[in-house]
Amino acid sequence: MSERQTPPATEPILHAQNVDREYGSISVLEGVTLPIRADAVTALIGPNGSGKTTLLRVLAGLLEPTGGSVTYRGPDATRRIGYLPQQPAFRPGFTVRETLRFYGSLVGDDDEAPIEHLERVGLADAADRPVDALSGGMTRLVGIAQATIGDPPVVVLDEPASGLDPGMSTHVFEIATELAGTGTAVVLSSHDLELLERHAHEVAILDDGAIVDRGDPVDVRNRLELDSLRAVYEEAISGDTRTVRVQGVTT
Ligand SMILES: Nc1ncnc2c1ncn2[C@@H]1O[C@H](COP(=O)(O)OP(=O)(O)OP(=O)(O)O)[C@@H](O)[C@H]1O
Repeated sequence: MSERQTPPATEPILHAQNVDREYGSISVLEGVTLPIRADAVTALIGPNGSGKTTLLRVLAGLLEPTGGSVTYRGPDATRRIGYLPQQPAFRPGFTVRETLRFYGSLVGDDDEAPIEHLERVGLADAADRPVDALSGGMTRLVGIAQATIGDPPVVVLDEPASGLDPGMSTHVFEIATELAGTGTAVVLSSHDLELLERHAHEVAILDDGAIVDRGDPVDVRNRLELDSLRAVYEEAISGDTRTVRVQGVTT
């Protein structure tokens, strides 16, 4: 059964309009328009190198677009946007608890708040482990806890389920759904189309730096008369799916 319930349409809390991003002479994003709703999980899907990380970093305000704009229309908050990088890394020499307390202190959280974030990702037992002694999956979970500290109105998660076991992958998507249920806009990327089909309220398909389709995954599926998000993805993506298209190299 579906975990997702489509929330009512609202004004976007974050709006990418006609966004371009170039690295030197190489165009990585071209004319990307993407409204991000509060109360919803918005998922970016697309082949390796299609521009998902670049777009997420632009949405998070970490990378300036070379054209177009990103507008935030959410509440004033100490931390507007939380971000999980694709490869989270923490300063060695500190425990998980100390690390999260540090991030909490930046937004005025008390000492216990970060631990609640750790509990949410199922990692409370690792609170006193050094961050440099965590497994890859555990590090990602600490990264998700870090991204939600200060309860930002927008949370941007770059491949939050990558490297997680099946149970934790599902749990991470449940957390995303829960956050959306409490009014947080969650934008994430993932290659797990089955999990996305269950949890995402909006999906945007990126191909070669452009959004080629977007909408409620059920609507998109129905419109294209296809029976799964995987089939939609395969239909939407152009070119050879066994070759990574490298912008500026492959024509
Ligand atoms: N700093 C940079 N300088 C030059 N090119 C870059 C830079 N960062 C990313 N790119 C290029 O931009 C393109 C898109 O990369 P991006 O990381 O956004 O893709 P992605 O869709 O997130 O890929 P994946 O699914 O593999 O994580 C790639 O061709 C990449 O080589």
